[in-house]
Amino acid sequence: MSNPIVSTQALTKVYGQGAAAVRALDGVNLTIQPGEFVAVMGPSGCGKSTLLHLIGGLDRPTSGTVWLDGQDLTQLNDDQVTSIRRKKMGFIFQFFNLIPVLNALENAALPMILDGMRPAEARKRAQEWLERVGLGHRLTHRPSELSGGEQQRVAIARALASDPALILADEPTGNLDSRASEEIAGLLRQISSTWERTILMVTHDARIAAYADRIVFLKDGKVVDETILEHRNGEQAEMVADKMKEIGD
Ligand SMILES: Nc1ncnc2c1ncn2[C@@H]1O[C@H](COP(=O)(O)OP(=O)(O)OP(=O)(O)O)[C@@H](O)[C@H]1O
Repeated sequence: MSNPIVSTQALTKVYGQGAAAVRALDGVNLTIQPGEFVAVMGPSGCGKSTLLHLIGGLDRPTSGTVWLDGQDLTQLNDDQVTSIRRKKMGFIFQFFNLIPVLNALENAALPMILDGMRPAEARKRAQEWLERVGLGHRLTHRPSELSGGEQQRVAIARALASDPALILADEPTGNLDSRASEEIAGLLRQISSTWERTILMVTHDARIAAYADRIVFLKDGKVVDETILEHRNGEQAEMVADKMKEIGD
């Protein structure tokens, strides 16, 4: 087996101190192989966002380690972590985070330009990914001229265009209606299957998690269950929802 893209060991995060301390993550071991699409599910407050933030280098653990593409993030200083985040990770958020005055192409190209890439090269890569996500006919539209699902596709193209080792998606369908949500989940499935990108997605929606290769269930900061899906096209949503009920929300 090849080297994992992500590997956490005994990852623990405690917020606050003394009587007010909250153990948001409690000894999480998680390994993600190249090309895997992993969903993290669990009840509100179980530590999903905390896990994503620690793996994404947006916050630091209280103890334990995070390896990202062969590097231990916990051994690096803040500038080094920022540099790894820029070069190796692509983020997709619930609220798209697009810049209103820029069009789709400019939005998707911007992070690469800010990172020092020649604008012509950045635009070329951005356009290629916008075409792959089905927005080749919307390159010059601004966010306000796009539907929610289309805006999220721009954000996905922006996350992928720099060719990161890992895509981190935090409730990527949380602000979309159910049809657009399934389309975005199907697109992430395609990005994993066709273009072999590695995706870690947090969601509370069983229908969306059912597009992943594997679902990791968190409760009270611990991994309590794991499911490998046979059908990765949403068909097993009911089974995933039943499992969530068993775990309790
Ligand atoms: N900055 C913080 N300071 C103190 N406590 C925090 C902080 N961030 C999160 N927590 C607590 O840590 C626990 C885990 O929070 P986290 O946001 O990771 O959960 P979650 O599973 O993503 O929840 P949700 O599904 O509601 O977004 C919760 O009890 C939360 O209140």
